[in-house]
Amino acid sequence: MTYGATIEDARTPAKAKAQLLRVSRLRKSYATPQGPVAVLRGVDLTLESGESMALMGESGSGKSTLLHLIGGLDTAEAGEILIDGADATRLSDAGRAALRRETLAVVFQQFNLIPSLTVRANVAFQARLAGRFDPAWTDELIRRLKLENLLERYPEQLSGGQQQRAAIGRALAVRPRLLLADEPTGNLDEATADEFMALALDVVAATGCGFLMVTHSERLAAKLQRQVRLSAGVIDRP
Ligand SMILES: Nc1ncnc2c1ncn2[C@@H]1O[C@H](COP(=O)(O)OP(=O)(O)OP(=O)(O)O)[C@@H](O)[C@H]1O
Repeated sequence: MTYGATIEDARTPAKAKAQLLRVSRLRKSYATPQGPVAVLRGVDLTLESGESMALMGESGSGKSTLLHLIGGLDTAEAGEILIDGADATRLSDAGRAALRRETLAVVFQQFNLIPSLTVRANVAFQARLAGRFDPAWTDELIRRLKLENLLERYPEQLSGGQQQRAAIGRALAVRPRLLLADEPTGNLDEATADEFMALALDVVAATGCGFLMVTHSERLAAKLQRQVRLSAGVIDRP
């Protein structure tokens, strides 16, 4: 696929599904004053290319912890995270950084926009770093996320919802192999949340990426192909 195409041009015939993500027996505890608390107690999860999945579960059940581990932002005590067949838990720091740059895009609850860059530069930032900046695609994202009139502003000049839209644009501009999102619509009104979901699912269909999204919303979860629930440190079997 060329990255010089808009999303409609980029739609490719359905490819055979390939396993993009396999999480096996993943364990993670946190130290607390009362001793270690096991949050993930042997999580198993698979996601194929072109597949979308909602990760649900009660507050404190470990959803963000799992996403952080998959995204290479924290390390597990035991278990495997295979991304495109490579074990992310055994990569060097440099290998993990390359994986984050070239394969993954992450939308977190905290937007992590770069304060010294305008919205325009923030949206393009990760795509430029990965050598995948595509002006036509970026323009389409800017239009669909209604960022046109905010492009020259800095993050501190934006509302929470506007920052969230810019962070979503930055993640999608990369056209990642694996899109991870932790409550990405938490600061958005219902119409904008729906627009994000439609956009993310368009990206999944057009590029065959995998999409794993943490949400508390049954309504949004129902828009994704699969729904799984984290409970007592493991994924409930559907
Ligand atoms: N750095 C940390 N140190 C100690 N405990 C932590 C740390 N981070 C998370 N926890 C604990 O681990 C558990 C899981 O947290 P996590 O943020 O993964 O849950 P969550 O399912 O994403 O919750 P929510 O839906 O409220 O965002 C919680 O009990 C939390 O208090």
